[in-house]
Amino acid sequence: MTRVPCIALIAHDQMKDEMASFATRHVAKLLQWRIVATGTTGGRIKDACPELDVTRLKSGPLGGDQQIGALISTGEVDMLIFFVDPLTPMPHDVDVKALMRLATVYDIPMALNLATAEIVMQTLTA
Ligand SMILES: O=C(CO)COP(=O)(O)O
Repeated sequence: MTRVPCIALIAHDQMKDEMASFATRHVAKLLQWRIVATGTTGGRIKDACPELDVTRLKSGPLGGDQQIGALISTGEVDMLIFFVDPLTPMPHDVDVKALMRLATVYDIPMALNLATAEIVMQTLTA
């Protein structure tokens, strides 16, 4: 049985509308993926696209970024799209940095803004 690839979707609060419309625009391609998301982001994606299979982890400030980092380290997450808010201080900034570090260590595609995420989606054939 072939493994369904897994994409992690995360958005900081100011970027959640952008993530919801991104998911809506790309729903046909995202249907081919298993999706993991931090808690609140996952809820927004599910509201926008109920047909998507979204596993919601903890909210970012409560450990969700760390959970996704762990899934990257065990090879369960293949790609990360994370709409970061560069203008707001975050109490869990160290978790965010640790997640980006692990995505770099394990060399998975990582898009941190909309422009890059759109290019990444264009490369997906399904
Ligand atoms: O804070 C986050 C990522 O660092 C996102 O968490 P939520 O999706 O729970 O808001």
